Amino acid sequence: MSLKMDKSKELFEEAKKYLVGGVNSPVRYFKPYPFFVKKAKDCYLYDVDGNCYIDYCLAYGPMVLGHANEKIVEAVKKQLELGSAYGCPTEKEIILAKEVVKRVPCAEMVRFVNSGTEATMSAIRLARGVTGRKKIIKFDGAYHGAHDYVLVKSGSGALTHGHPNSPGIPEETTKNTILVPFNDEDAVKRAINENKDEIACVIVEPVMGNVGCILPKEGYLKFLREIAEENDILLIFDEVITGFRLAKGGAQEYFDVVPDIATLGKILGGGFPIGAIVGKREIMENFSPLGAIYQAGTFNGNPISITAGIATLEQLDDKFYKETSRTAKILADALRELADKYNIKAKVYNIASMFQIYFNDKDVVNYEIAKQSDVNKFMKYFWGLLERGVFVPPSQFECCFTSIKHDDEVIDKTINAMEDVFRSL
Ligand SMILES: Cc1ncc(COP(=O)(O)O)c(CN[C@@H](CN)CCC(=O)O)c1O
Repeated sequence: MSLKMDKSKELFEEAKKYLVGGVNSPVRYFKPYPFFVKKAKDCYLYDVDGNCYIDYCLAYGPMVLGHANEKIVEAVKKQLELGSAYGCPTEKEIILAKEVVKRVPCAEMVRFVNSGTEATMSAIRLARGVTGRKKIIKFDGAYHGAHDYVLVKSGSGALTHGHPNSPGIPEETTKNTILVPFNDEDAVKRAINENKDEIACVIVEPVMGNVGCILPKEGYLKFLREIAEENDILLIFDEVITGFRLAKGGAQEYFDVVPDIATLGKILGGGFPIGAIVGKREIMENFSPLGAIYQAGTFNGNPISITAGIATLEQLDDKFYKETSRTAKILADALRELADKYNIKAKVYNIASMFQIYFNDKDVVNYEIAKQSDVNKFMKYFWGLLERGVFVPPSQFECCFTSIKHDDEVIDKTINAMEDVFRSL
């Protein structure tokens, strides 16, 4: 079976003349060429060759209400007629900030920015400024955006395309970034003891969504909370993926562990560019203009992203969480059953609306083990699904997501496609 992709191929050839790799983000690039999207609606993407795909990538996470959600479209259309960027504060920023504070346990104050990258970059600067310490601890394979502090052994596209340690970043910057394996308590204890009183923060994806889907071991996040507390180290939860996804209050609600600072993005913008740093008042008030730690941005808190964010959060009700978790679990269970039925070595992980399969026979608890997965088999699985009208992120080191629009009929179709693919793996 092969897909008709002539128009995408043509566009890709043209795109490569002007855009590096024909794309504007490396995760969208896959060989021989990606499909180009014409439009999207609910849980479907439609490409320029007329193919329709059930979408489990959801633009790498934001589109949990489905594409072109009516309420978001309506609200943004109205706002557009009132202007899109003022360079002045608006009431809507207060409204969304209050909604975030209401939901996110560590959030007493908010600073809106335009991406998860900006959020984690600013959060780390905040932690360094507040503590007067330089070093940070990050986990092997974690991806916190494309900035210098964290592009060290990072996941997502950096890992997929073979450059987890990006060139172009001075050693003077990365020498302050201490790497430890996820789910390993002794490694964190050693790192802290060897860098006594020099560590500003530990930054962690509570669920690692950039090396697939790696869950924290029982008690691990609580351990991080306690050891950070004991050593006057700030704990940062990077919830750009998990925020508003695992629960209304994200991972910190789901696991009942409250960090000092959290970073948010993706879902919060309802399909528009956004990021946020949230945390306790006495920490956040160190940001300019009250404090000396500079953080700024032309489109910070812009009326369009904020309007979309308000329209999004008000739709994330109990039914949303119940339904998106239910469908993701059905898919994860189906993948496990198919791996058994067709005798394929695989491990499947799922939490709330997140899931991923690893073609691996070991329990995937960290980056080292994730990297041992059969990525060629994964890409066979990817293409097999795509040819059957199902789009999962084109990398073993990304995560799949369900939206409220993935109903039982869509799930059944997906499972049929999965079974067809497993027959040929
Ligand atoms: C946990 C976490 N923290 C920070 C970021 C960076 O967010 P952005 O700058 O892409 O908005 C991300 C971004 N995720 C990737 C895909 N897993 C974005 C996709 C892309 O780079 O195009 C993230 O997952």
